[in-house]
Amino acid sequence: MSRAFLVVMDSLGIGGAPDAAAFGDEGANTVAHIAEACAAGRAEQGRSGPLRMPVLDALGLGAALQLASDARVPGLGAVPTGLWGAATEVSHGKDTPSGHWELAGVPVPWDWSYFPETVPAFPQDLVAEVCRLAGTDGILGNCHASGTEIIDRLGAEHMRSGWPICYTSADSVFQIAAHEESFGLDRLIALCEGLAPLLHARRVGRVIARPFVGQPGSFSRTANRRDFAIAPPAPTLLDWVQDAGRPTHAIGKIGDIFSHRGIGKLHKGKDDAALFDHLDRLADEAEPGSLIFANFVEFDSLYGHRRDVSGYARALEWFDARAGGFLARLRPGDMVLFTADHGNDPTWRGTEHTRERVPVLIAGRGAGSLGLCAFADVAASIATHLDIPAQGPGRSFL
Ligand SMILES: O=P(O)(O)O[C@H]1O[C@H](CO)[C@@H](O)[C@H]1O
Ligand SMILES: [Mn+2]
Ligand SMILES: [Mn+2]
Repeated sequence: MSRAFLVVMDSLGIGGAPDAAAFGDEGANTVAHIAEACAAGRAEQGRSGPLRMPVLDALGLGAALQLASDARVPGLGAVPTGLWGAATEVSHGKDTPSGHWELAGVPVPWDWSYFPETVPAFPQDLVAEVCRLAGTDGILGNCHASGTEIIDRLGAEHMRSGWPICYTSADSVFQIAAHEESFGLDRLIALCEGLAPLLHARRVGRVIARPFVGQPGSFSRTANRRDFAIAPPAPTLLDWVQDAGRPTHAIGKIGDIFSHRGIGKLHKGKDDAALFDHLDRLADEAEPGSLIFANFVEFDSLYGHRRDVSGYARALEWFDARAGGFLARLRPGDMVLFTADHGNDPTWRGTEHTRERVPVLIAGRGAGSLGLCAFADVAASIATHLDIPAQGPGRSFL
């Protein structure tokens, strides 16, 4: 029985979203701008020269980029040997859950709530509830911020006062940073879990625990981040597969993103390298007929939000090399689909995601162009490959 591997390279946009201007992102293009910076010698930290991604480019990355946004960049543009296309999102958010749910066949039918870019950003009753659950007399932050910047700025005060650092972003999120030792990791997780129902009822998509360690001047975030997300509004690809009696495997953040719905086995790891080890192992071990759904978050969290072009390019070249090893492990009948959930152009202003189209690159189903497609078509196509019923608006391109 066929197996399907759905691999999300978090934030690997290829520009060209028709509604980019509505997000202030007209012209943003994650892959094209990284490749251009590499070719111009502006991404030389820990790597050098034009962007090298021969494996994904052979599947159709350069071709998809050109289709999505008319961008031609040095180093990409081989004649594709895979099935390739560019997908457009219809959900109103450019966040991770919206992107993943829609790839899994369920566009988001509601508008998320966002917090205003004022200080304070949070309503008084929410602050009071945080204080009640945390047992503190106040909170720190109460604003929009970058997660690394705010712990540098407020971490010492947090350790002195014991007050949690609460912040948000352009996403529909309520994030709490706290020191793993002085505040306590379990206490932080319990606080976020306790707040989640109130925030979900207000259509805030996620409450996120952002634990950190270290001393003033050298704080660093740990891998113990936890996301408490609203459940998807309808059964997703993961549920369709399970309902058909088939196994599902989730690698990395997929469990949290889907609020643990439709997740058979969950495989987590301390970094993307550990997650890729799981992917390789599952190429060897996953059951016939199963779905393996992976998210590689570091493109986004370590390099996109941090506007680190060299780092993003390094991560892409590392991933591409590992993709070659992974593809060599597959069995006849396996299908692999590489895609992304939104953009995060590291050359763009600010520190947030960018509204972009994403590549759809498929190995194991022959060669050819599937043209411009919808995010939800990914789920419909995987259902076709697995020979199970699909739901929702997606149309299979197989
Ligand atoms: O700056 P940090 O804390 O990494 O925040 C980023 O991570 C959040 C969740 O993915 C997003 O809302 C984005 O702002
Ligand atoms: Mn994402
Ligand atoms: Mn992100």
